[in-house]
Amino acid sequence: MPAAAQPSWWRLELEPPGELEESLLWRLESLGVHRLAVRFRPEAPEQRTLQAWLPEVDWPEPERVALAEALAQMAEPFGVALPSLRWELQPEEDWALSWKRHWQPDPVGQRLLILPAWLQVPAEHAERLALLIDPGSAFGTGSHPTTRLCLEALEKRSLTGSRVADLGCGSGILGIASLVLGAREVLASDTDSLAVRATAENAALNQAGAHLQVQLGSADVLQQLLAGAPADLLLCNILAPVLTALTPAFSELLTARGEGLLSGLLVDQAPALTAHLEAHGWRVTTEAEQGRWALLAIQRA
Ligand SMILES: C[S@@+](CC[C@H](N)C(=O)[O-])C[C@H]1O[C@@H](n2cnc3c(N)ncnc32)[C@H](O)[C@@H]1O
Repeated sequence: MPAAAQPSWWRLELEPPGELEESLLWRLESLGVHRLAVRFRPEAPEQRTLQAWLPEVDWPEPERVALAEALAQMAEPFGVALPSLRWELQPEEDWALSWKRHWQPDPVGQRLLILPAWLQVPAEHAERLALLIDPGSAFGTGSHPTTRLCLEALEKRSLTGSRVADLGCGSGILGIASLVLGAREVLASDTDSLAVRATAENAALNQAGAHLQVQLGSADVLQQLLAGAPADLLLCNILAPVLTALTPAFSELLTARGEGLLSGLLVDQAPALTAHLEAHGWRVTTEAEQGRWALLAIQRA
């Protein structure tokens, strides 16, 4: 009997602009492309190549053209053009290795380490608190500046025993970090079902499933999960227009002395969002900026 033909793979490569990298990973995942990696040399971490592997049989030319169009559309609101996509057909290989080997342990701030789920904590990072994440499963691998801003802000706070609400949880990375840093409980929601699944899976990877509840939906669902006992800390890393729309809900989600950490906004969007939050009774501090991105901290005025 002849041996079955080995399936071939399309390898897609592009050099993502920094502000697009995480969103491209998320968009590719939502289009059904799950084998993703970001490659860079340790000595030049800013020169990055995003790679994706797609089964040839599932991705004929019209599908690949449609995928390129969807990615270009996603780039438009960021005001940056999508860089050219390179497609290369490659024979079957141990693709599990070819995508996984590019993910490396990623230290964040002073105390945290984002660790792809299949790796061990390297000796040089043994003192750090590991967050096990299955990268590519949803937004929140830690490569985006806004996720890092939130993680750095979290590790500066005293979270012991606190209750945390994670609105737009993506991969669940912020809620999981809160638990690792001492929070008692995390309630999370996201409007994307892939994110809900990723958060539950990543929580289980970190043996945190018993302390983290996640459901599909937005602020109203999160409020139900809080069951009449608002959170000490609200985490919300979504784009500025969404933060603006969600502002009226924040007071329902937080205790009177609670604090919110809001990211996902660009530095030049901060003044308008700050004015909007102040008009809703919040005292606002710009806690940190990284490149074009900002993090606001809010408390009741
Ligand atoms: C930028 S990602 C942040 C993910 C993760 N929290 C992090 O910091 O890396 C934003 C997430 O918010 C979700 N989202 C967008 N609009 C939302 C809304 N109105 N309510 C709840 N989640 C929303 C998206 O599906 C996405 O997973």
